[in-house]
Amino acid sequence: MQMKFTKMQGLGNDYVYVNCLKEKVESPSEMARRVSDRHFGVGSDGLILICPSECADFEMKMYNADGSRGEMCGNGIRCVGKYVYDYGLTDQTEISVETLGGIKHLSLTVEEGKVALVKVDMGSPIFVPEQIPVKVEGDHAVNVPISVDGDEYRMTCVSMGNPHAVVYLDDIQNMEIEKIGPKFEHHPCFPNRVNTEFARVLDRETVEMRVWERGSGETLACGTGACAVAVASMVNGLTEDCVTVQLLGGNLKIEWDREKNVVYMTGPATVVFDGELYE
Ligand SMILES: N[C@H](CCC[C@H](N)C(=O)O)C(=O)O
Repeated sequence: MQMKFTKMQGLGNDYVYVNCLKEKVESPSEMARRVSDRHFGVGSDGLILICPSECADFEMKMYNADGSRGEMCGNGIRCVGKYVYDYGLTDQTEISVETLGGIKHLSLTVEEGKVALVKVDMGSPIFVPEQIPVKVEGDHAVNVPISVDGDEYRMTCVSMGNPHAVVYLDDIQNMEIEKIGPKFEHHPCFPNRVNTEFARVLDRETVEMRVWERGSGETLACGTGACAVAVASMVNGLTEDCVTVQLLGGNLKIEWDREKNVVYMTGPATVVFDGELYE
C-alpha cells in the first residue's frame, strides 16, 4: 500500500499532510509516530489529515509526533487552507475548517494562482481554568505562581482550543528548553498536559517566544502558541492588542479584536514536496 502525502510547513513547523478525501489512514496515531521520525520516516512535527466535514468545508485532524491528538493547530490550519486551494479541492478564498477546537474561518490571499498568505479567525481565548484545563486556586490562571523542578515561575494559562502556559523570562535564547519544557508539559497541574511558551516582550508591539509543544517537543513555531503569548501579553498589560510574535521560524501577526472577542492570526504556508509512503 502506498500512501500519497504532501510535506508542508508554516514558519518551519512542519507536518505531513494527507488528503483523506482520497487516501485512507487506518490508525492515525501510529501513522503520526511513523512519519514524524526524522530518520526512519518522512520527518515532521506530526501528521495532519484533511477530511470531509458535515458542518464545514473541510475537517482538520492533527496528531503530534508522539501520536497524541491536538485539538487545534495554527500553522497547520494555514497549510490546510493553502492545500485545499492549490490542489483544487476548492476555488473559494473564504473557507471554514472543522477542528476539535471549533470551526475556524480562513481568508486566503492568492498570488499567481497559489495561496501566499492566510488569515485565520482563531476564535476566542479561554481563560477559565477548568476549560483550559489547569488546576489552580481561583477563577483564572493569569500571572499565577507555579513550582517546576524546584524553581518558582509565574505563568498565564489560556486555551486556543488546546492548552497553553505562557512564562515570561529575561533570556529565552540561552535557556535549556529541553530540560524545563518536559517538566511543564507533564506537570500534575495540567490534566491533559500543556504546550508551554517561553516569552520575552521586546516592546508594546513585539514579543519573542520559544515553545515546547505537547507531544512534539520544541518546534520552530506554534500558531496557537503565538496566539496564547499575544493574548497573555495583552491581558497582563504588556502590549497593545495587535502584535508581531517573533518565533524561531519567523514572524506571525496576531490581533485580538476585543469587541468581537476573536483572535486573528496572519502568516504564510508553504508546500515543501509531494511524496508517497511505501509499506
Ligand atoms: N504547532 C501547532 C500547535 C500544536 C499543538 C499540539 N502540540 C497540541 O498538542 O496542542 C500550532 O501551530 O498551533
